[in-house]
Parts: sequence; C-alpha cells; structure tokens
Amino acid sequence: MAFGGLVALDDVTLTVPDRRIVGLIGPNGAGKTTLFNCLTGLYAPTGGRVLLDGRPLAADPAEAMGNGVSRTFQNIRLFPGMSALDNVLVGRHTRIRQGLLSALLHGPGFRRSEAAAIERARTELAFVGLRPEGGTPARSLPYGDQRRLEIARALAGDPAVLMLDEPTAGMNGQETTAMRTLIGAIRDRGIAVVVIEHDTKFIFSLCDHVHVLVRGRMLADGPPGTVRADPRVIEAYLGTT
Ligand SMILES: Nc1ncnc2c1ncn2[C@@H]1O[C@H](COP(=O)(O)OP(=O)(O)OP(=O)(O)O)[C@@H](O)[C@H]1O
Repeated sequence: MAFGGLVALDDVTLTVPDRRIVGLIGPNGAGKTTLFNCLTGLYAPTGGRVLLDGRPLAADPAEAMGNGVSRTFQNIRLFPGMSALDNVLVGRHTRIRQGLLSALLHGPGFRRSEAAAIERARTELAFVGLRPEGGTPARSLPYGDQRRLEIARALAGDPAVLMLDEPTAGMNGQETTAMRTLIGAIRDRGIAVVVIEHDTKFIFSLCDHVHVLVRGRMLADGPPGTVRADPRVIEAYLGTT
C-alpha cells in the first residue's frame, strides 16, 4: 500500500486461520491500521490481494462486512446520540435483506424480521457484558463500555473474521482482563480474531499467532513464545527482555 511516494506496507502477508486469535504488533507508524484498512475494504491496496476463503475481497467496506469481515476502530466510532441497542441494530441491519416497500409499509415480514433483529442485538449486548435493554445513549456509556458496544455491533453482523484495533486502549487492569476473556469467548464462537495492540503482555498471553510489523514490513511472525524471544523483535520493538 503506497500513499504517493510513501510505501506504508511492502511485501506483507498475513494469514488468519479459522478459530484463531492473531496478534499484530509494531511501533507507531509501522502500518498496522493501514493493513486493517486494506483488509476491511477501506483502502484499495496499490498492490497485492485480499482473499477471504480463497475469493478476492472487493475494496468496499460494506461489501467486506456483508462477506463476513467486521472491525472496530482505534478511535471509537459509534453513533453517539443513538441508544446502545440502536447502535447494535445498525450492525445487524448489514445482514438483513428487506424490500423497500415492506420496510416502508411496516408489513408483517418487516415486523417479524425487526423483532428478531432486536432480540439478536440484545443477545450481543449481553454477550459483551452490557445491559441487554440497551437504552443508554452510546455517548453516556463509560469508555470501556463504549469499546464493548463497538464489538457488539461488529458481532451483530455475523462476522467470520473480527478485526479489533487497540481494544484495550484506555482501559484499566480489570477491564483489560475482562477484554481478554471476551476475545477468547468470541474465538470460541468460531470467529477468527485479529488484534492490534501496543500492550505486548496482553498480546502474548492472548494470541495463538503473533505478527510483528516494523516500518511497513513483516519483521517476524510465529507463536508468542517464539516471537517474544526473537532477537530481531527485541531489538526493533520490545527493547530488553
Ligand atoms: N491515508 C493516508 N495517507 C497518507 N499516509 C498515510 C495514510 N494512512 C496512513 N498513512 C501513513 O502510513 C504509515 C503507517 O501508518 P499507520 O497508521 O498504519 O501505522 P500504525 O502502525 O497503525 O501506527 P499507530 O500504532 O501509531 O496507530 C504512516 O507513515 C502514516 O503516516
């Protein structure tokens, strides 16, 4: 991925196997978010391919979501004035096919489908540890809850792959532990997870596989124990052991 003369990602390969948690670490400006943007259709890579189950994924965020790639953002992007429940319903609606006429007329098919969507949204709120009523406006929720709400919205889109950009940013120790448990539970639902984090302790204790990106290139990847002990990774990113 190049932005004019700046090559942000060069010769990068990342494979996300089914039911695995893959970590992506690296210094500031390494290209982690740019890679997420390429994988979720926000950027059209200037070279290379993004494949989902062997099929090319178009550079279109809505289409990527429809095909099962959901994400959260480093800087939370909720609809602040909408209730928690409505935020999750937005995620669910990416999966619902309703005719315009049926939606306008609020016919029985529409009402049934809407009731099922609301029930599913409540289930996802409870799954991430929020109140299933979901009546609170997103902006009034504590910061950690907003991060969980963003995950609930992503889960409501039935992802095959969930991409989390710094899910523990700004969280205290207790919230971070809860986030680790939540990500494990997401994997146990059969969803593959990719996590960007600066908290390397969190990544090494959570992930099945870790990639290290430095200045747009994949410096190393492997199981956490191997990556943590890699002298190149220690020199370029981790510092002393
Ligand atoms: N839309 C863009 N236009 C131009 N340059 C960009 C754009 N997006 C990212 N970059 C550049 O690409 C490089 C990688 O940035 P990126 O945000 O992906 O890094 P990162 O590893 O996610 O960093 P951080 O840990 O600070 O979030 C940086 O030099 C950045 O300035």
